[in-house]
Amino acid sequence: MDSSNQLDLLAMVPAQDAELVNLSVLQSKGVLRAIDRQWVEQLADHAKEDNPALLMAGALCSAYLGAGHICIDLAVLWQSPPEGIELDALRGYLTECGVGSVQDWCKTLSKSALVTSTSALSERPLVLSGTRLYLYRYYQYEQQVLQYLQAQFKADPFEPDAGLIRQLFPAKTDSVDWQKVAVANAASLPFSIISGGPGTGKTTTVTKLLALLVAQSFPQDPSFARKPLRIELAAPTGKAAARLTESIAKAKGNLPLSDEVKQAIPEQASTLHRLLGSDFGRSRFKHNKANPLHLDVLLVDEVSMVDLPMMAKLIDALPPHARLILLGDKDQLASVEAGSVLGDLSYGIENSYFQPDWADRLSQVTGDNISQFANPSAPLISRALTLLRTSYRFDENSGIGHLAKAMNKGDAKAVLTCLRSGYGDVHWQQPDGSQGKADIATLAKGYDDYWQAVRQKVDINELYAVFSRYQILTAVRQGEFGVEQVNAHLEQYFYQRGQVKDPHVWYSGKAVMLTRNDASLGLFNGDIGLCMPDDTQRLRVWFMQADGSFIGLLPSRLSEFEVVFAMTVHKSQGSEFERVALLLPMTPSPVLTRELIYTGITRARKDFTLWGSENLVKAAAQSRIQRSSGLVSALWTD
Ligand SMILES: Nc1ncnc2c1ncn2[C@@H]1O[C@H](COP(=O)(O)OP(=O)(O)OP(=O)(O)O)[C@@H](O)[C@H]1O
Repeated sequence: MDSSNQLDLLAMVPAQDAELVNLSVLQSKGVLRAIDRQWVEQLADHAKEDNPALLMAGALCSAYLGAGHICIDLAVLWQSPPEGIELDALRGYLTECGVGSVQDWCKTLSKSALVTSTSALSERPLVLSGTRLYLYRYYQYEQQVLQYLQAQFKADPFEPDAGLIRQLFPAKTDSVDWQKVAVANAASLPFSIISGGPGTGKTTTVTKLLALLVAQSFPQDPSFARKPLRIELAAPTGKAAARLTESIAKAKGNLPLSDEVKQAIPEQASTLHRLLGSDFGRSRFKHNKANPLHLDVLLVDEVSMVDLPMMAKLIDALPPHARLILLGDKDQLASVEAGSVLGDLSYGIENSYFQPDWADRLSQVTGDNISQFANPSAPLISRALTLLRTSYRFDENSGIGHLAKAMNKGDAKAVLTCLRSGYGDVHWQQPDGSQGKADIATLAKGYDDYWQAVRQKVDINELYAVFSRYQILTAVRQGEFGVEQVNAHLEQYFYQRGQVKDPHVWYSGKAVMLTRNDASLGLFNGDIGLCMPDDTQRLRVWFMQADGSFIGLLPSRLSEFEVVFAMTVHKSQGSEFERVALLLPMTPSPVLTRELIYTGITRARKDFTLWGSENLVKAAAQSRIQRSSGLVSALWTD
C-alpha cells in the first residue's frame, strides 16, 4: 500500500472528530513532526500494515522521543492525550479503528509485524513493554542501564576504611553529615550517585572520596610496589570538564592527607565524548564492551546533562570491575536529547532512606546515627544515592539561595516574595507590556568591563575571566526575547556605541559558541571562543582547552557557531557566572518550567536579575518537565 492510500485510510474517522485526530491534523497542530509521520508511514508501507491505531501509536512514539521522552505510555495517552488534542476525539478515533480500551490498543500493537514483545524480543522497529511503547534502540538503551544497575546491586559491597573516613571528616556534628554518608556509600559500592544543589559540596565530597580510594589502594607494607588506581574524571561539556578540573584542584589542597595521596588524585577532566573516543559525527565510540576504557574509577560530573543513549554507551565502555560515581543536581534541566537519567535514577532521593542492614552498616562506618533512616521497603537503588542538602555557597542572607529553593519547590508565592524582598543579590525587572522589547541598553551594561578589557588588550586568560563574569541567559531561541534576536540587538548596540567596528565581520571582542563538535579542531559543541588579535595583529578566535591553555584559530577555520553575548539556559548548564540576567519571553511558552528557571538562577554566584512578568514566573514555578521512561517504575516501584 502506498502512503497516499494510508492517508486516506487514516482519514476514516468519525465525522465530527475527523479533523481532530488523523496524522495530518496531528502534524498541522504540531503534535507530530513531518519526520514522525514519514517514518511510521514508510515502515507501515514496507510491512504492509494499515491499522490506524498502530500508525498513531508509532508516530506518537517517534514524536515524543523528539520531545525527550524515552517511550510513550498508552495508558497515560488514553487518559491524557497530547496537548491540543481532545480526549474524546482521540478515543473516538481509536474506537472507530476497533480499539475501545488501552488493552485493545496493546493487543492491536502486539499483533503487528512492526512490534516486538519484551518476552520474545526480536529486532523490530517498536517494542511493547506492558503499556509502554518504545523505539527498539531506546528500549535497548534503557535495558542496558537497568541490566548494569541490577548487576551492581548484586555485587558484594566493598569494606571502606572507616578510620580514614573519620579522618577526612573530623568535625563532630549532632546531625547526620551527608557528605560523610556520601563518601561511605560510594566507597562501599561499585555504582553511586551524589546529588546536590549549587555549593552543597559535591566536588569537596567527591575529592575526599577519591582521596579515600587512593589511600586505600596504597599497600599496607610500603616496601610493596604500589599499583596505581586509574581514575578518570569526565563531564558532558568542555566547560563543565574545565570547571571540574578547577574545583578538584582547589578541593585537593584542603585535604588532611599526605602529599603522596593528593598527587595520586587526578585533576584533569575530559569531556565524555573525548573519554569514549568520539569519531565525531558518528554515534559509535572507540570504547565499548569489546574495547573497554582503561580505568578503575570513573567520576562523571553534571550528569543531569547526560542523555540515555550516552549513559548506555558509557556503561557499555566500562570494564566490569570499574566503579562509577555520578555527580549532579537532579533538579536541573534534563538533557537536551532524550531521557532524564539522573532524575529517574534519583527519583526518591529526597527521602534518604536505606534498607535497615545498609543503614546499620553506614552507622558503623560513619559513626553517625543512620538507623533513623532505615526503611525495610527501601528499593535497592536507594543505597547508591546520597543527597547533599546544605549549601555552603548561599547562606541565610542569600537571595539567590532562597529564590532557587522556592523555585525548586514550585512555590510560586515564595518565589514572588523573594523577588520582592529587596535582597541585595536578587533583582526583578518586570517588562513594560507596551514596549514588547528587551531592554538591550540595560542588559548590555553588564558587558562594560568586558569591552574595557578588550580595549586594553588584556591577555586572553584575563579576557576570558572577565567575559565569564557576566552572562545574559534566555529561555527561548526564537522571537524578540530569543537568543538569536537578543544577540543581534546586542551586537547592534555595541556597534552604535563604537565598541564593535562592524558586526558583520570578525572584530576584537566577538564572542562565539560552537554549535557542533569539530573533530579536526578537537573542539566541542558549547565551547566558547573570544576573538582577539595575536602578536602579529591577526584576528584569532581563542578557545580554552581542558588543561586551561588556549588555542587561537583563524576565524575561517570555524564553521558552525553563534554569537554568545546571550545564550540559552540549556547551553549555560555546566557553567557558572558571577552575574546572570535571565530573560523570559513576554508570552507563555511550554519551555518555561521550574527546572529551566531553577537552572538559570543557579548559574549565578553573586548577582541574579530576572526579567519576566509575574504571570510567567508563576506559571513556570507550577510547570514541571515530565519525561516518560521505564526507569522509575523498574527501579522504584516494581
Ligand atoms: N562541609 C563543608 N563545610 C564548609 N564548607 C564547605 C563544606 N563543603 C563544601 N564547602 C565549601 O563550599 C563551597 C562549595 O563547595 P563545592 O565546590 O564542593 O560544591 P559543589 O556542590 O561542587 O558546587 P557547584 O555547585 O559549584 O558544583 C566551597 O568553597 C567549599 O570549600
